[in-house]
Amino acid sequence: MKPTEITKTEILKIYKPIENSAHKGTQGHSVIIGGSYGKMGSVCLASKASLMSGCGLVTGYIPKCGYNIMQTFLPEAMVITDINENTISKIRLGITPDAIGIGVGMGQDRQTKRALYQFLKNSTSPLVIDADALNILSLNREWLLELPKKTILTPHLKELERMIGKWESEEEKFEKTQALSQTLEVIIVMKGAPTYVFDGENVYKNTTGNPSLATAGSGDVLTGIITGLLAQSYKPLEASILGVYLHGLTADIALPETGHQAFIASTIIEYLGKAYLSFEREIGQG
Ligand SMILES: NC(=O)C1=CN([C@@H]2O[C@H](COP(=O)(O)OP(=O)(O)OC[C@H]3O[C@@H](n4cnc5c(N)ncnc54)[C@H](O)[C@@H]3O)[C@@H](O)[C@H]2O)[C@@H](O)CC1
Ligand SMILES: Nc1ncnc2c1ncn2[C@@H]1O[C@H](COP(=O)(O)OP(=O)(O)O)[C@@H](O)[C@H]1O
Ligand SMILES: [Mg+2]
Repeated sequence: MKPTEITKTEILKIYKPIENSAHKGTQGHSVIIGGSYGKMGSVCLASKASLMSGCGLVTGYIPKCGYNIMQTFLPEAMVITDINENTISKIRLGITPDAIGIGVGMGQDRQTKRALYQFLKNSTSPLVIDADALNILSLNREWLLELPKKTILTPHLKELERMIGKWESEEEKFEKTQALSQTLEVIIVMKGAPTYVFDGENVYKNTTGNPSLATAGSGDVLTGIITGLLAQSYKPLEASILGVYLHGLTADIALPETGHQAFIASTIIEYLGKAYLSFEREIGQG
């Protein structure tokens, strides 16, 4: 299983420049579901990243305690609150968005677990599953069977271990991850240095990124970017590949300007524009 490298040439085949006739309704609506008391930052970061990936509309679904926080941090986003104060207890969206990212900062409360199960049974939108949603699925492995085909899972290595168990070698880690993506017919974004994308058939290795990304919320931002791309009608594999490439590219562009240490998750979002502009320059040079 030799990974295919995710290079700029491949990315430019996937990337779709914005059309002149675009309006917010054509640019996709993404929903980020997550957050809990003390972890609202994760949903704020993911939602802002989704907007700045180019998504036309973004809604956060969060517990009540996050309402003022999110509306203040990100006035461009809409907010729907759960009936519960500090954690999510029932997911009632009342809308059908183009993509949903679920799990960041969500916690593993008993009610939240039940809400996730009901949500997975009923949801029809393309999905990105991260963080606590992955951890809950690892504790209830039969729920994995509820995942719609082509759902994107974005575990870091600890979350991956919770899903597939410990591995003895790199080879075993890759085999088990490949097997899971094949059995469930899902895409697995195995986050790390570097990040690999599994689609059940092939494995893709990201070529961007550096240790600046080893900072809190960096994965939450990736979830927002991939969900945003999915909502903009990139196919799940394309959204995953383009998402990890863009995410890493922000760090590569920023590094000479910010240094490693002062680069934080918000910096990824800040540099998304420059990352996209680098694609436009390549296209311009034809
Ligand atoms: N500002 C916020 O609100 C933030 C909220 N967050 C949320 O906090 C919750 C907990 O997430 P965490 O990821 O911290 O907790 P986890 O317990 O899932 O992961 C932390 C553990 O995994 C290990 N780990 C992480 N990446 C690894 C790698 N590549 N290789 C080996 N070990 C690795 C760490 O060393 C640590 O032991 C999630 O819901 C997450 O979304 C975090 O994203 C941090 C920021
Ligand atoms: N040394 C590194 N080199 C490249 N990418 C890294 C490095 N460390 C972390 N990352 C990236 O940062 C992100 C971290 O995600 P995650 O652990 O979920 O963060 P959080 O949960 O805090 O948001 C992943 O996309 C991972 O690939
Ligand atoms: Mg994470």
